[in-house]
Amino acid sequence: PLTSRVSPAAAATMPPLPTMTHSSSFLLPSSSPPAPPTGADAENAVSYAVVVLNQRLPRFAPLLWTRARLRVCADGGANRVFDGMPDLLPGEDPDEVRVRYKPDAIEGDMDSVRPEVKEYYSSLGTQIIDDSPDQDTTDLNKCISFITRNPPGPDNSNLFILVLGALGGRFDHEMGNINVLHRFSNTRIILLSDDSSIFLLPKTHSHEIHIERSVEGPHCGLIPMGAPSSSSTTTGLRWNLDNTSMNFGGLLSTSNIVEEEIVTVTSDSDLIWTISLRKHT
Ligand SMILES: Nc1ncnc2c1ncn2[C@@H]1O[C@H](COP(=O)(O)OP(=O)(O)OP(=O)(O)O)[C@@H](O)[C@H]1O
Ligand SMILES: Cc1ncc(C[n+]2csc(CCO)c2C)c(N)n1
Repeated sequence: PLTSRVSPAAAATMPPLPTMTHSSSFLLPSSSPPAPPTGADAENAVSYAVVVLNQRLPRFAPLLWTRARLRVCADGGANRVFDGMPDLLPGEDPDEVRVRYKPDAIEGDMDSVRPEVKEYYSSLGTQIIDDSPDQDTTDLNKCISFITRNPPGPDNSNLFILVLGALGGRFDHEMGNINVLHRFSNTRIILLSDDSSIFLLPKTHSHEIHIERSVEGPHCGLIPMGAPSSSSTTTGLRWNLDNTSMNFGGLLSTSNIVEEEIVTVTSDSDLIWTISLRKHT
């Protein structure tokens, strides 16, 4: 039998963890966006920043770009916006598309952005931040630091950073991108590709994941990337965990399936949550 590190008597006296809620409503098409907040809710309204990496733009890039209040390209990500946005918006004049989808900043070590792309956006007012002396952190890491230092709203609360093109490429880059979730575990960051969404569930909270069935699921996974978990508990999945331990070399919850509209997760370790994205959105 699996044992918990906290005895039932001790657990009974511990305060409950605060709940963190998660939703992929930002992926809903513009014909069914979430209702705009009013009154006190408006002050707590979420705001989005988008980071574009140096990978093919996901099909929903124009939608998320339009919803974001801050748009940052990681180095060669600027080439992807310059080349890829006109391709995702056929029938529109490519030059008009480029002006409309102008990044607020290009950040990185500047070894991948083409000079003419850098000059094009610079002349339109894009901030260019050349961090080439730092060869120890990735361009994505630099972008997240930049955004947390320059949040689009009054502070970082209610800020969600959507990272486009984070998966499905070179494995070292993918691992570096996932490491950023752990390095900035107090920042709400969502890694996205055409196929998957990934975010961190910090052990400091219990988690309520609201499933947007029209855009995501049913396949999902819960993975203790940073450290083994000796106790994780879930509801709403086909194969739930019940005070179960997970580690590499032992059990990981891959190829799981979402069964309910809300999935709940608590764990004694930070876990990576991943869910499949539906193709027709
Ligand atoms: N194939 C890929 N898969 C996943 N993420 C990627 C991939 N290529 C780039 N990225 C992401 O985009 C960011 C910017 O990419 P860019 O190619 O400009 O970086 P780089 O540091 O020059 O990469 P390299 O290691 O090839 O020198 C990277 O920090 C990484 O987060
Ligand atoms: C142990 C160690 N491994 C790899 C790198 C290389 N590296 C990591 S991030 C980065 C910047 C990429 O834009 C580079 C070159 C390092 N510095 N230290």
